Amino acid sequence: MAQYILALDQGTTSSRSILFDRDAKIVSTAQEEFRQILPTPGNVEHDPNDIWTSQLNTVKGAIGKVDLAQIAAIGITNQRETTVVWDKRTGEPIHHAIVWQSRVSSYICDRLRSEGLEDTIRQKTGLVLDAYFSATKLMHLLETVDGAREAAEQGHLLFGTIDCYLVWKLTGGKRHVTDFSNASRTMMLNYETLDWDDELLAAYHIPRGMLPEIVDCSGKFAETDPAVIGHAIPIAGMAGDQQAASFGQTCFDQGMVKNTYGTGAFALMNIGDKPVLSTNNLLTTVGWKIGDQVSYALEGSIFIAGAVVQWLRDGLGIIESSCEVEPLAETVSDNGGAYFVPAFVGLGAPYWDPNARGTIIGISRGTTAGHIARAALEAMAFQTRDLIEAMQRDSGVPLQVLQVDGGASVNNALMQFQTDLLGTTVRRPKISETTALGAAFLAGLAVGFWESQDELRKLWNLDREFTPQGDRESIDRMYTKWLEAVKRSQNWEGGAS
Ligand SMILES: Nc1ncnc2c1ncn2[C@@H]1O[C@H](COP(=O)(O)OP(=O)(O)O)[C@@H](O)[C@H]1O
Ligand SMILES: O=P(O)(O)OC[C@H](O)CO
Repeated sequence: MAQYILALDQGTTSSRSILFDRDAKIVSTAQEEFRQILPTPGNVEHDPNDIWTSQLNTVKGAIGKVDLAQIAAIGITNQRETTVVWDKRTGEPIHHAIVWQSRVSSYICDRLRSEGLEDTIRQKTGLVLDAYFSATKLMHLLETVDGAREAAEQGHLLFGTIDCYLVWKLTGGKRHVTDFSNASRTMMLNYETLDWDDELLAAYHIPRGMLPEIVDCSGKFAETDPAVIGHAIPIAGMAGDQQAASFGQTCFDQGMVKNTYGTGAFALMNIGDKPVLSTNNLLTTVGWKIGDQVSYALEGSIFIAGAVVQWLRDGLGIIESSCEVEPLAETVSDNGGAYFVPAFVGLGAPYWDPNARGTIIGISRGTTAGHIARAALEAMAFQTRDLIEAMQRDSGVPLQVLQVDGGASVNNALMQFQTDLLGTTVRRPKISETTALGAAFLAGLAVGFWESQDELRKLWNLDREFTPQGDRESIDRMYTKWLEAVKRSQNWEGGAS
């Protein structure tokens, strides 16, 4: 009997592959960073060949000397919304991938807004009209790449998010599929019918033939081409990284909430099998679909979270590696009145302001690098409180526990500040790679490696629980200051010059 599940986690800044055993323990792991291409301010691209090469290298690295016949299935999870278009005759991308963070298609959002489509989009897709989602990125490629529209209309071009592109590559071009969770981030999926929406496609001028078949998040929907990785292995799990993290955190019950602190931060609340629209600027999204079971989520998306620490390192140069941010922030006992709104690419939920820009406010002569580092870390927690408050207003129920994961969740000071700020228990699992674990769980369930969601619950182990301390009044005063700082960051690009 095969002993392992292989999870492929294609993230914004790096590709990872992780081999899990039946106890959900990590047997081996490999990671490779790849190039971030920044052609113009606010535009972010990846070379699909870099994505594929780095992912394939990590697959080889994680497998090492393991017999491929010992891998029961592969699960894929990925940075979502990032858009690739390729020519199915050659397999060659027609352009770099337009990354989820990119604002390059904002002008198309303005156009759709002026055509009166904003409400229709919200009602049909559960999303807000924003350049974050795939549809306007795809429209931008069709409108700006030479010959793309004609080729698309002649049926030569394929669209895919990164999950879809990886399956295409892994199957040697035999399967063009995406899963429901990734599809729900394109602004083309109708979240009630769970099909591509023809009315929206017509409004966007996107030929339906370019779009992939949509498959369940757990099921044997493809098989690797032996010529690609040396063996035919079922690809049986697939979900966008935030939905996969939610699954890996075993947020199977309505009301459970996780927050992942990676490049961005993404809080998802399981809202069960009935989709509801947020009245507080959150997104309604498919969590996962497995057979007849559809689980929806309310999501708050923060565009810049851990990336602010990368900026302290690469942009400002006040730290040399990410982990140095914690001791630097601890050189001071508080933020000294400094607030840092990292709206480098505008603000996501709940503000949705593409024209906001990064703002550090409250600086005095006494402000040090320590205060800036502290304010940068606090920004992740403040932004999370913005989301949790919106979720609580939507659900009418106070949050009891926040389950956390992602690269920045290793930061104990940040997690303590988070729990103090929310007044809510914060729980961090032993396996911080919950995204990859979620993809592994989805694949493992499909092939009988694991039997049920109940069995998976037992594999979740607590690393550390943080409980609220400190004085609520002073912490709420800080939050009020944060909200004021956010206001100052808003509408900068579109504002007076
Ligand atoms: N000790 C730390 N404190 C705060 N942030 C950190 C720390 N270590 C790593 N990070 C941040 O975590 C992020 C990486 O997390 P990860 O989950 O790997 O992201 P992604 O999947 O988006 O590539 C980076 O943005 C990095 O700056
Ligand atoms: O690659 P990550 O972990 O930053 O996740 C990116 C999100 O999927 C974007 O929606």
